[in-house]
This record gives sequence, C-alpha cells and structure tokens, in this order.
Amino acid sequence: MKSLTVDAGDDRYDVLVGRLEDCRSRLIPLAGGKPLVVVTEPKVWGLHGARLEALLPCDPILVPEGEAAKDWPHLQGLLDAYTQRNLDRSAAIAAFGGGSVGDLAGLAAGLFKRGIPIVQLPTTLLAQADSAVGGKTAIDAFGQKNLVGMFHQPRLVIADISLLDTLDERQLRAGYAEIVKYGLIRHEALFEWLEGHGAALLAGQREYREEAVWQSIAAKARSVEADVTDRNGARALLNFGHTFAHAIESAAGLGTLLHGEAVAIGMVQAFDLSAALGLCAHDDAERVRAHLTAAGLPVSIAESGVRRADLLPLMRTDKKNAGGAVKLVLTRGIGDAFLSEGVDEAVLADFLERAA
Ligand SMILES: NC(=O)c1ccc[n+]([C@@H]2O[C@H](COP(=O)([O-])OP(=O)(O)OC[C@H]3O[C@@H](n4cnc5c(N)ncnc54)[C@H](O)[C@@H]3O)[C@@H](O)[C@H]2O)c1
Ligand SMILES: O=C(O)C(=O)C[C@@H](O)[C@H](O)[C@H](O)COP(=O)(O)O
Ligand SMILES: [Zn+2]
Repeated sequence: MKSLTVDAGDDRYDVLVGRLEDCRSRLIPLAGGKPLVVVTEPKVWGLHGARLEALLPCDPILVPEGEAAKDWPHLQGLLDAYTQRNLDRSAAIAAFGGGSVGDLAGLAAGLFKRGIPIVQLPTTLLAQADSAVGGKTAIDAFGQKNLVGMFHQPRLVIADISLLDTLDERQLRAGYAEIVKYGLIRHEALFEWLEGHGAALLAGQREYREEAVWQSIAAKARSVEADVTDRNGARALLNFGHTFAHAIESAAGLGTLLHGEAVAIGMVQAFDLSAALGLCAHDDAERVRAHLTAAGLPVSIAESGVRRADLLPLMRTDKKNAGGAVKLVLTRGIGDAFLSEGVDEAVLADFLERAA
C-alpha cells in the first residue's frame, strides 16, 4: 500500500492507495463504535457494498448516481438523513462513489452541526485521481456548476484501484482527462508518461492506473498544501481548462456532458487561446489535442453541441474572477500553466466565436 499525508492547515490526513481490505484498522476507529454511515448510490453499493460490509457494519444512505445528486433537494435529503440518525462529531461518515457523491456528502458533512468528519472512499478514476483529495465540496445551483459549496477536508482517503474494474469506458476516459491535467499544469514528465502508457491504462492495466492515480494525488496534495482554500493562486492551476469546462457543462445542461469530458475540451481551448495570444507554441496545443483525441475524449466546442454565445456570460461567473476580469488559467507550454490577470473580453468573445 502507498500512502502520503496531506498537510492542509488545521487538517492533516492520510491518503492511502491500496486495497480496502488492508485499511480495515484505519476505518474501524473512525466509525466510533457504531455502523459506518455510508453515503453512496445504488450502482456502486450494488457492485461493491459487500466489500465494505465485510469489513465493518454499515448503514448506507442512497443518493442518485452522477451529477443529478448535486442539487438542493438531495443536499436537504442528506441533511435530513443525518438528522434522523442524530449524527455527531464523534464518528465519521463515508462517501463511497464518484466525485458527485463525494462533493454532495462532503458538503452535507461540512454543514451538519457545523462539521462532522468524512472519509472519502472514491470509486471512479476521476474521484481517486482528483476529487477525493483537497476538501472542495459543492452542489450546482441556479444553473451554475459548483456554485454553493465549502472546504471540508476529509479525515482519510482510500483509493482502491480494483474498484475501477467495473467502471464503464466513458467514465474512465472522463477521469483520464483530469489525470492529463496534472501533466499539463506542472508535470511534463507525467504527460510524456501518459503519451506512452495512457492507452494501456484505459484498457485496464492496473499498475498503470495505480501509478497515474498516485502521481495525480501527489501533485494535487502539493497544490492543496500550498493554497488550502484557493486564495493565493497556487491551487488555481488545478482549475486548468475549468473556466471553459464549467461554462460548457452548464450550457449543455448539467449532467449532459461528463465533467471530465468538458475538462478535456476546456484544456484544449486553454491551449489554443494561449497559442493565439502568443504565449505558447501551436505545436504544444496540437500535441495535447492529439493525445486527448486518441484517448477518445471530445476536444472541441463544436462537439459539445452548446451555443457559443452562451459561454461568455457563464465564464463571467467563474470563482477565480476578480474585479470584473475573466481570470483564466493559461499556459506557456506543456507543464507550465499560470493564472492570468484577466483576458480581454473582446478577445475572448472573438476566440469563442472562431474556436474549433
Ligand atoms: N471536489 C473536487 O475537487 C472535484 C474534482 C473534480 C471533479 N469534481 C466533481 O466530480 C463530479 C464527477 O465525478 P465522477 O467523474 O467521479 O462521476 P460521477 O460521480 O458524477 O458519476 C460516476 C458514475 O459512475 C458510476 N460509478 C461510480 N463508481 C463506479 C464503479 N466503481 N463501477 C461502476 N460504476 C461506477 C456511478 O454510478 C455514476 O454513474 C463532478 O460533479 C465534478 O464537478 C470535484
Ligand atoms: O481541487 C481543486 O482546487 C480543483 O479545482 C479540482 C477541479 O478538478 C474540480 O473540478 C473542482 O471541483 C473545481 O472547483 P471550482 O472551484 O472551479 O468549482
Ligand atoms: Zn475538475
């Protein structure tokens, strides 16, 4: 089993990459002598719930699968379920599912009694490589992605790669996009490694999956530690491609495109825009487009089916913006992303109009 510790200000926790069965002694004390309350969804619980129940008594709470769970009614429903159980701070709940379950359960845990502990047990490639670590939680609201949320760091994260064996190809590819992101923002060597091994990873090679998840978690942990609550720009790099992506997800109708698919499009747009602004080489943009295309991911706004005119108003709502400027993460090349001071709106509008 591999492990690292995330030092997130007042919160310090371990991230374990290994089999759930080998982590029993870490889970039992967190349950506080009662059945472990597990927020999960029917598909994941049906496929993998028995493995958790074999380790310790569980009390599952089911939410819908996918993005549909990240809304006000399901947040209220979860808070109601916590209230019915009179949960308190002495025991952790567990989020067992993809990023949507983690984001919803994490937010409910952060709000309930001003914060009860949560353990993240991610079951998708995206959640293992990205969302389970770092404490960002959210629901979508008023048509906007992740509009209402808070930071609530987990007590423990366990990523068991074997859970990914049942994940369908589309979900795998979407998770792969966030792994590519880690290569693109700061780790050119990771991107090169993915160019060599990405196809085998997607095809099911566990050791490549484990290596990519591990590298992504390690990269994420460093960014989170440098900027726990997204204030000084270091963590903003994890949002590479996301100003475009979130606008595209919202414009398409939340849940229509998978988050990772929108991130793939957004990262290519960020490269194309950076190249158009003379910040990076067009060859780098083409290399990224070629790799994501080969991985079976969408890369163009045209493929998303959204109306281009809908994007700029949504991009104006991004959380990184300040003083009326759209502060995109741009790039000087593979492994060299940076947070811009703001891109001129006329330039952005023109780019969106012409972009592939
Ligand atoms: N908090 C963060 O830092 C962060 C980071 C990245 C993404 N996110 C959020 O995460 C969400 C996307 O998460 P996601 O990509 O994990 O998808 P998801 O949670 O929205 O959906 C996952 C889908 O895969 C299925 N599934 C899950 N595990 C499975 C398994 N082991 N076998 C078979 N099927 C399985 C589920 O039933 C569901 O249909 C988005 O809402 C995104 O905004 C959050
Ligand atoms: O952890 C972070 O920080 C990220 O930005 C990771 C992103 O992959 C993730 O999609 C995150 O939820 C986006 O957050 P938001 O602040 O743009 O809503
Ligand atoms: Zn993301």
